Amino acid sequence: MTLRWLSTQLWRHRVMGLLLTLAVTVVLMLLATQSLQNTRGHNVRPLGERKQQKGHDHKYPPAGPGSAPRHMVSSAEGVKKRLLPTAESVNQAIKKRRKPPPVAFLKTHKTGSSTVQNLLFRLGEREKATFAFPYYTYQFSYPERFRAEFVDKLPEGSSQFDLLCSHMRLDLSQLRQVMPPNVVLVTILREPLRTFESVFSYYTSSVPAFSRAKQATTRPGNKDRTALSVFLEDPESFWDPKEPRDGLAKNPMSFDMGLNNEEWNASWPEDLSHLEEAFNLVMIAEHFDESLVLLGALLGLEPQDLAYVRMNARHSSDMTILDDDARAKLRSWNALDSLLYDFFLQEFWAKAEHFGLDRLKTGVAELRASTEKIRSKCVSRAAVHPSELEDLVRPWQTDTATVLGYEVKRNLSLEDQGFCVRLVLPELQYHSHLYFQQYGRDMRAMPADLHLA
Ligand SMILES: Nc1ncnc2c1ncn2[C@@H]1O[C@H](COP(=O)(O)OS(=O)(=O)O)[C@@H](OP(=O)(O)O)[C@H]1O
Repeated sequence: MTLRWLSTQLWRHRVMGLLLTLAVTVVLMLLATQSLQNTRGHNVRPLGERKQQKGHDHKYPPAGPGSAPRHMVSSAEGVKKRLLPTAESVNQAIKKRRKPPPVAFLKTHKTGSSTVQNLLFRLGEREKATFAFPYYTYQFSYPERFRAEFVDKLPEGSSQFDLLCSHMRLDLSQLRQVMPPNVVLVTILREPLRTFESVFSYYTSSVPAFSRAKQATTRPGNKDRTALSVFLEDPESFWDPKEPRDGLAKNPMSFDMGLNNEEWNASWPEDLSHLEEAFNLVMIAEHFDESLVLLGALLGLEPQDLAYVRMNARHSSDMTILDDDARAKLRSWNALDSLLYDFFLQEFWAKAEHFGLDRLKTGVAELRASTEKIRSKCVSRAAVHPSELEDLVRPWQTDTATVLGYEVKRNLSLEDQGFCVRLVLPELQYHSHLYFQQYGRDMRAMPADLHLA
């Protein structure tokens, strides 16, 4: 009897002990999870505080598209004051929605693509997407044609890439090797003359054909002429089809889309129709809001997810007003881009009609209303000269173009500040922040021997 009583007591103690251990373990696990989440949040160090790698100054193609901005290399005093809370905390209040499908956004040059990228960055951060980032720097070894090996490794714990939106020259089959089969493929095109004028202005010093034209302005007889007008007088004499960095100097959008940008050939229409089949949506900069509504429908987004500010806009003093002569020359030099644009413009309206023009109109009105609300909450000053901006929100500048930015309101809650800073965060800063968040280290420098000659 005593023995049985004893064994019952022992058994009871053992069960109690086990239950106690279980309870303690659960409490410890909960505490650990919470602490990990907090650490993750605080890991989002202000960009300027991150230790820069040695030789950071030289890791990007000299003043080429996507080069490191000087302000990111220098220590950023103002940045230290501006912590970025996690997107998670920013969006706590927003109820869980359907997870968007994986997206690959072909980031074409000077088409409004940074505005779209910023929106995708915010969406991806909120959804804890795994980003397909370039192995080196901010772009996939541009202007080389994209290869799967240009992508950094899949981070531990991720089973697939969810979002890719860094500059590249497209190769569809290589891209398909990287992204899941149900990827939504999107890009943006802009009216070709405006695109080329913007490309020329921005990259005058880094695209060799343009630099040669700039040098030629010092020749007698060219004194009062702009580099663009000198270039357009005889573009063939400045352009070298064998020079990869001259890719942007003729039909830049065709180049980015992986098409032959030198001249029309028999396979061009076929290549174009492959693109048409592959892309779920080709956005049009001139119909930006309509494009966003169609994008939102594809990804299952709400109007407030589509709010944006126009990124990378140049100061008006850097824009060249094109006379009829310049327009004719530009159109002829960029004839393939005109074909490309006209084709996808038509496609765009076909898609819009399929979506329903009234529905599109309503969507645009909702998008504009929510954008207006968000802009007035976040932005104290728009079109701000870079000299007046903190490092964190100053867009990358070139020596030939002044790119304007935004000042964020000061008296915001920490949560709103995190949201608003992200809304205006330029490409390179946001890229750098997300890369650090995903891999726990800074982006790699481009080794000197991989620089294009
Ligand atoms: N929403 C919207 N609608 C129309 N146009 C827009 C929009 N957002 C940006 N932009 C204009 O696009 C130009 C910058 O393009 P990108 O961001 O693609 O440039 S980059 O290649 O990433 O450097 C730049 O053009 P320019 O000012 O002519 O240089 C921006 O003003």
